[in-house]
Amino acid sequence: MTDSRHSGRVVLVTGAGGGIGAAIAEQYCREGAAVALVDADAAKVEAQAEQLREAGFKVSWAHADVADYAGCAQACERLSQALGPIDTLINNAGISPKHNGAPAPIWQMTPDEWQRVVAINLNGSFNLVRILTPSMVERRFGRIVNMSSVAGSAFLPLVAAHYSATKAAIIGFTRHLAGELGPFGITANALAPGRIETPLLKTVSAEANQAVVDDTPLRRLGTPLEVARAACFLTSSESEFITGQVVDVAGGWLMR
Ligand SMILES: NC(=O)C1=CN([C@@H]2O[C@H](COP(=O)(O)OP(=O)(O)OC[C@H]3O[C@@H](n4cnc5c(N)ncnc54)[C@H](O)[C@@H]3O)[C@@H](O)[C@H]2O)C=CC1
Ligand SMILES: CC(C)c1ccc(C(=O)O)c(O)c1O
Repeated sequence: MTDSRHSGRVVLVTGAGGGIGAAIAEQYCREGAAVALVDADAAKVEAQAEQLREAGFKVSWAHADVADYAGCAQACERLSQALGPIDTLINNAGISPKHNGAPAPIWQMTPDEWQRVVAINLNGSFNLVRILTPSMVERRFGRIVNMSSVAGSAFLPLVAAHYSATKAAIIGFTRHLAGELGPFGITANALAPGRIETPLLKTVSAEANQAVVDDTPLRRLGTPLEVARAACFLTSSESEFITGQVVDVAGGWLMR
């Protein structure tokens, strides 16, 4: 779909080098936005940005780890000089690391493993919000989407406690932002994807995926594009009275 409902907008997407983040970046481009792609993997994000630029879209990219506040602040400064003030933030970057090839049982999880997931999945979202909200507040306009997960409010055996805890925290963080920033014309919502076909799935057996499909009313896994469309909707003028919500993109899997 190509339309212009986001023309004039400047959108920053974290984790935009691949998976869901790359699809979100591309969809905003197709909807007319200028897009800043940020990722910890420089080669991936540069390749993704180049592909979009060659297709004629207005993009800029930066290599930054969302857990690194100073690095993100520098990247945002450079990106907003290139594209204009960032009015839409998609906090998508997140990790679900394995421990000896499987989700870490809580009794074996190391404090460093816990801290790393919190640093990226939770503190990373704080960092970008902290850096970008001063100009949103000043301009009395902003749109924020934070990436939670169905794991933020349901038990998923294929992820570990640090992951679920951070995805639950993202929901509380989002609702707080909605309350605090609403008076300044800024909305904040969260997306809670179910199982989406991205590189993360390579670690999951066909049988485990089939079990999810069997439990999903729409009888399939989701695609990155479906998550991207939900992000674009939640930041568009069609949803301007929606804030503080958590929207599942899960085909009805784990309805709660
Ligand atoms: N794939 C799925 O089934 C689901 C994914 N999610 C969430 O969606 C988001 C995206 O997931 P996927 O696209 O599947 O993952 P992915 O692993 O395919 O892509 C994640 C991207 O984030 C980047 N990244 C990782 N750590 C980073 C950091 N510290 N700073 C900046 N960039 C970093 C990676 O380089 C990669 O390009 C995550 O927050 C994940 O928790 C939520 C529910 C389901
Ligand atoms: C382990 C699989 C790929 C996975 C990872 C994360 C989530 C989530 O955050 O919801 C899933 O639903 C998964 O199936």
